[in-house]
Amino acid sequence: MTEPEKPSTSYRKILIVEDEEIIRNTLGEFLTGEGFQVTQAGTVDEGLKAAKDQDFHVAICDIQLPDGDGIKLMKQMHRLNPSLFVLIITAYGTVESAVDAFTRGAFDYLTKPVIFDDLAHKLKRVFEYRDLYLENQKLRLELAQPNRFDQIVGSSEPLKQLQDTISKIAVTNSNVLLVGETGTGKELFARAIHSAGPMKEEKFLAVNCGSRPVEMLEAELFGSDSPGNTQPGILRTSGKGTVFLDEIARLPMGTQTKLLRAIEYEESMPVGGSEPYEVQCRIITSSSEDLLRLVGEETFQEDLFYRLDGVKIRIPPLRERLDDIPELVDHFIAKHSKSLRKRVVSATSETIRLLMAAQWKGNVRQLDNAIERAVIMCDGTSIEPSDLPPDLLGLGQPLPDTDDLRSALRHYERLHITRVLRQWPDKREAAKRLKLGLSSLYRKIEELNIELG
Ligand SMILES: Nc1ncnc2c1ncn2[C@@H]1O[C@H](COP(=O)(O)OP(=O)(O)OP(=O)(O)O)[C@@H](O)[C@H]1O
Repeated sequence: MTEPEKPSTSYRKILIVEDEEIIRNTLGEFLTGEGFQVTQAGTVDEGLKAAKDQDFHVAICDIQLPDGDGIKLMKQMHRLNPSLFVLIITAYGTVESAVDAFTRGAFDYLTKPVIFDDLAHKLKRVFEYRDLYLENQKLRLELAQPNRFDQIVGSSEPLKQLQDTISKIAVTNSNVLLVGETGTGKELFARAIHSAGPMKEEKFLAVNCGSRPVEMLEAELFGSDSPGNTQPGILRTSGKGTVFLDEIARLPMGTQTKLLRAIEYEESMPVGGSEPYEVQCRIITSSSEDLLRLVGEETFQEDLFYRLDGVKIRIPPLRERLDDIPELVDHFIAKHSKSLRKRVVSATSETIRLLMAAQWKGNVRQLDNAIERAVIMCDGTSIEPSDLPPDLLGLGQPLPDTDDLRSALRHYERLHITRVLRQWPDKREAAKRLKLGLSSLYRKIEELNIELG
């Protein structure tokens, strides 16, 4: 099979900020003629607004603008988009301002009157440099994260089984559906599948299906050849890599049909286009909702459901793998101590017990956030129960507010029974695990005022 084509200049977006209309229009016409997507602005304000609306690859910016100077604008634009390359236009002979522009982060400069040959030559250089720069960034990122499988922390039995399943499925390069509650690690596992698969050297691109209006989402996914919006689409740019479609249930029905087509026929069509292209990537989808229920409610396409459901992996919620908590806690303490520059190295056994009794509706992400907060609150080197978020257990204060042993025991009895009941809502099973008779369990629930559900 042939390599995916290099994107043409029409995917290269250039912003021109120049107050002299004649110069601006002439530059605009020249660059559009060269195949670039061009946006024009006449002032700092307009330039900034355009840079907020979309990510440009290059900005060509006059040094003197009616409402400010081009160098300041460049700095503001760099804050919005650090990989923007800026060419500053200076008046002929003003070497000082050109030097100033360089030292403040401009890639190059042009002098007025702008010579088209000079501009074309400098743009060629910018884009060559930019491609190298992005490639370099990508390599550095990969070096920093050698294998996503290493990032999965935990050694509970359910997690071990999950990792086993993932390694088996990863090598087949088949499409996969990951189901699991929010924060269970679906994206992490999607990356692990990619990293353990045969195309691990290729790109991994993630899209959240519910985060944009349908037109934008479809253009981003399938590409667009519409006037004013030309983009290749990630099903194409991913090449033979992996596309991760997060929260697939949020995909509008029409878009679901297009995706089904891309999966079934391994081809897709850009929005407003007439030339289909081959889809070569692996598609990993995720859902925190029950897709079968959505099929019943007619908000999810049945055909797509059966297509995706073929290779499905369930990521168990954290409450079904409590044994992972101590390792995850250590991992998150190390992570947050480092980024917050604190000396926290551990959590007391009391803290771990409390963490294992919590409900974790937000799963691993919630645990991550709770530990971050605890590291911030912690004065010593070991996290104490009082450093934990007070509402974590949903039971008011995590610690008894008395030294009286009997009340403390009652408090822990309540915590323990609540945790077991959360893990095993079936009371017979819970009673068996607690080594209590069923009627004793009912009595405890009443005496200790335990809320169920
Ligand atoms: N086993 C794990 N080991 C280490 N970190 C984990 C683990 N599981 C999840 N995480 C971390 O928890 C956070 C949430 O994970 P992720 O975003 O993959 O979850 P998700 O299921 O895709 O969430 P959502 O459904 O909300 O998109 C991330 O920071 C991730 O790195």
